[in-house]
Amino acid sequence: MNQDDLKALVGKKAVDWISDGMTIGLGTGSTVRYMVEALAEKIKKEHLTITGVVTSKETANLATSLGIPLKSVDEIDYIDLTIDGADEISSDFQGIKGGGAALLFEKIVAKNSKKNLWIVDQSKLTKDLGNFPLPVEVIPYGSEKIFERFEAQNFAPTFRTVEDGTKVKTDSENYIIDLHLKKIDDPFKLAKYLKQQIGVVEHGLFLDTVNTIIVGYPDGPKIFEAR
Ligand SMILES: O=C[C@H](O)[C@H](O)[C@H](O)COP(=O)(O)O
Repeated sequence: MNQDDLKALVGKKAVDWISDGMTIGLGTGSTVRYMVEALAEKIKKEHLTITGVVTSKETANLATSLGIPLKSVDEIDYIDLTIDGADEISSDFQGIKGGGAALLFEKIVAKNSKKNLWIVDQSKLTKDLGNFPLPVEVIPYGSEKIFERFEAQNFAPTFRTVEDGTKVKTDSENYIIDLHLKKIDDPFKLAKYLKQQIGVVEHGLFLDTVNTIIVGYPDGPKIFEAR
């Protein structure tokens, strides 16, 4: 089984958590894609009434193309369950997200959800966070100044760019600065520092957020309850 097979495995498994009448937060990324496709099939097969709340334009386009009814987070009281991917999950169930630049809407949706379920292949599990570059979403105005501040902190920042060197723009028209930290000793301290920087919109540390994790292994999916 390759990594993509493992993503498909957990994506399909995740829809077992969805039942009739639920409002579901739909995350972003290559693993979530499998879940959204499986959800569309389940809705048709079991004649379910489901409302989706998306976390990116990418997922909105996919869900719409598959006929899943959508509402904005502002139109609903709460989200029953959000299913999302992750870039890194530490042994104490903290996470890094935003590899697909969707961290801001993902965090808003996660914070308005009663329960958060993450679906990952086994490669995403790690002892400590930080090997995966930590994404920080910043407004374009003043972003060079924030970049310099991150350099001075030895955060090894890089602006995320596309192939031609243009800076990536998020769905909210912001930039992403990736911090190449290797190991984050105190994620809570770092999260606090980042939130205090003027011009930082959000960062990819998702702390004390996830409740349940489905991990794809070659011998099948395994479920971990975080809290
Ligand atoms: O911004 C993107 C999200 O945080 C994704 O959920 C995360 O990057 C994992 O994506 P994938 O399932 O494609 O590895």
